[in-house]
Amino acid sequence: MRQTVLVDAPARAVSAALTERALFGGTGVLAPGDELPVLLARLRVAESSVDELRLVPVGGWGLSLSLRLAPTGAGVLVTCTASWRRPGMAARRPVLALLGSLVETVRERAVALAGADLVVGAAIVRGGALLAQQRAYPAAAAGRWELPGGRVEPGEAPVAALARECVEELGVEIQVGEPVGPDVVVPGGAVLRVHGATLADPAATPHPFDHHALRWLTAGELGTVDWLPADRVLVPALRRLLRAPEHG
Ligand SMILES: Nc1nc2c([nH]c(=O)n2[C@H]2C[C@H](O)[C@@H](COP(=O)(O)OP(=O)(O)OP(=O)(O)O)O2)c(=O)[nH]1
Repeated sequence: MRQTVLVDAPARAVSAALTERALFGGTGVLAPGDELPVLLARLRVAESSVDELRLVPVGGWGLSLSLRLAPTGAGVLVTCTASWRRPGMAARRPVLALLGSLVETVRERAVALAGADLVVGAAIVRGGALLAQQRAYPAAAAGRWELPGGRVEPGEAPVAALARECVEELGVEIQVGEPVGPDVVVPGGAVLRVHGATLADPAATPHPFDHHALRWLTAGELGTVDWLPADRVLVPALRRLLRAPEHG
């Protein structure tokens, strides 16, 4: 059983709306019917990527949902598919309504996120390790880890903002590459977009001018630090970046 909607927003904004479901757990959608909201609260995220979110059941109903997006010339097609194991589950109508509300919330969020402020982050890779920095403030985030970067100023190009932030925060010049992983919503409603990057001078030493500490993390160490929530969502994509052949 499936529902689709065509969303008039850039693919990365739709992807951010999809990822937001993963970030905040469950689906965040209240569907008509008594049982389904409860059921949904018990779904956990199996996999999240730029173009697909899969939710798998933990209860006995066996209901699984997947949200998938496909860019077309006229917008991004979002398809939500449901399947379930429990024989004779008499819930076709509520499930259909649920799928309808899911694709509709993704559409609404994608349109909103298309206009959100942008925070850029740098996934700086050297010798098979990623540079992470430990926040010093505010209290709620102090001690947690993030990527170098910051807010894009009005009128500033995102790549230029990232290069500026790395000079301010680390005292190094970087070369900015392609985006890594999906855009992720951060507290306050801005969207974090991470780009792969390298040090312009590989022998340069970054300094934590604005942070508690810096660490170069190998692929195996990526899961071991206390990342900010948005960055944790990106760990699988960062691990793939570190394991890509060109970064050996
Ligand atoms: N730079 C950066 N910010 C992140 C990451 N993950 C994450 O949730 N954020 C959040 C923290 C903040 O709410 C927002 C960006 O804040 P920021 O403090 O770095 O940006 P800024 O330099 O413009 O802000 P400020 O220090 O002037 O207050 O994005 C990340 O990996 N890097």
